[in-house]
Amino acid sequence: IQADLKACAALGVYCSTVITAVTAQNTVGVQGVNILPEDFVAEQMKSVLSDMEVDVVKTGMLPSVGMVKVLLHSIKEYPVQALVVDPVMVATSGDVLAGSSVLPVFREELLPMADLVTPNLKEASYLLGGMHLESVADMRSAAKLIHDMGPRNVLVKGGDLPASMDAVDVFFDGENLYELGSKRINTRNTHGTGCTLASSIAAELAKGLPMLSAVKIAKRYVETALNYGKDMTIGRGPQGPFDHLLKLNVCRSVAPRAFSPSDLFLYAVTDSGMNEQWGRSITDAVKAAIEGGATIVQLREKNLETRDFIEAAKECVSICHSKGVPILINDRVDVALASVADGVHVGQSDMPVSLVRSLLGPEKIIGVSCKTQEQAQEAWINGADYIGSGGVFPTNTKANNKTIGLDGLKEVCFASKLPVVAIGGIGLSNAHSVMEINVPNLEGVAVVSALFNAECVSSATKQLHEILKQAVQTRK
Ligand SMILES: Cc1ncc(COP(=O)(O)OP(=O)(O)O)c(N)n1
Ligand SMILES: Cc1nc(C(=O)O)sc1CCOP(=O)(O)O
Ligand SMILES: [Mg+2]
Repeated sequence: IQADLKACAALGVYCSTVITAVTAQNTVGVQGVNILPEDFVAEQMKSVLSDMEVDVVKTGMLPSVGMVKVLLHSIKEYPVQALVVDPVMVATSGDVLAGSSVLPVFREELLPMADLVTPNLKEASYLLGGMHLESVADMRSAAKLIHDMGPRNVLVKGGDLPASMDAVDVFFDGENLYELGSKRINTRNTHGTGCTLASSIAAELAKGLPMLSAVKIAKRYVETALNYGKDMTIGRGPQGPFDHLLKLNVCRSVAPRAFSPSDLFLYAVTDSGMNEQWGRSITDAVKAAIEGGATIVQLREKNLETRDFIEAAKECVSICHSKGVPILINDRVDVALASVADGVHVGQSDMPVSLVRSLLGPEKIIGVSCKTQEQAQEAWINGADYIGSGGVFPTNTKANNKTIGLDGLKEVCFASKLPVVAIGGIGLSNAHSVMEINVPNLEGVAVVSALFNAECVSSATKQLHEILKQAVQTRK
């Protein structure tokens, strides 16, 4: 049930459960099964089906004839668009979850109602009176024989087929047989794979997909999740769980770095043109800025090819993380995801902050450029962590940039509770005057040419750091 809920959540559909039995189980096996009273299961069915407009029902453990009858009665009273039957009889651990007494009602009453039935090899054999299934050819015959029992579609899962490099499932829709292959993933973390596959198919059907497409997408999801969590170690038994919510994790660093406003104190923003002119690589430039005291780094690489940008970003992420310095990517959410950077800085004509947030998740750092009070008010509502505000002074680094001056900067700061970093034309000669405006949420300055158009990046950064430190001390 927990796998069902997670699979549906991962695939973006709402799932409600009806519990037929409570089990005591872990990665070792099933230690106990406590079957719920049939009338209480009927009550749960009614609660869910009478209230929600249920599109698809997927069944799991149906441990008694009475329980199957309750299910059939309920879906006759409250018809749904599709019924997916996962004939859970034997757990992957080998534990029997539904005895042979349920077989007749499965064959005669449940399967004829099903739009899809998804037996594994043991279950297919069980349904077929102990038929030996040892090859894909056997599975093809089994799919046809089970189809004769009445379900509209059959998926015989070949994951337990011995000695094969791939995992072939056989799908039969009454007319055509399909062999659906996927890579066999070598992992102990397969607990709940059958439930997950059936729920994922149900989820895709609920979205309106045709059966074969739903099966293919669900298989791909399971394969991706198995692969993603193949090396996890949870539990001491032979069969661990897998990671349904992989999508939430792909952009996550091992230990996400919490954003602190003080990170904005000395914000180094790279420029490939400048570094090229001085004959240094992006990585050397970033190393030097950190050595000089940069408290956050942004890779603003407008001219790099995407592949080169990702490669450079990965190296810089590893440099910054080894020094405990957060690193953001300018404009490119894709590059931030691919390089597992700490976040992204976007401007008013880049991807909207709310969309960036939905793509990056709650833990990443998002900065947004604001020149006006209105933009500053929106930044917080849309989920930004900080504001970059400028150009405080004229700059040659960004063409046609509007200068808002120190007064414009103050207005932006006052309009938002978010921390603000000033940008645009700031360097050793005027950084003090910026910090002197003495607004509590102005946390620091962001600079490009003052660092990267200098011969020695680390000493330029050190000097700017010193000036900022003095400015903050006089502020106190
Ligand atoms: C810290 C910081 N503030 C402002 C900007 C400017 O971002 P944007 O307006 O998107 O312009 P480009 O940098 O993309 O040219 C920034 N990059 N960093
Ligand atoms: C990237 C950028 N954004 C700005 C804005 O006003 O939003 S000004 C700017 C360029 C900043 O470079 P330098 O420190 O060399 O002036
Ligand atoms: Mg931008």
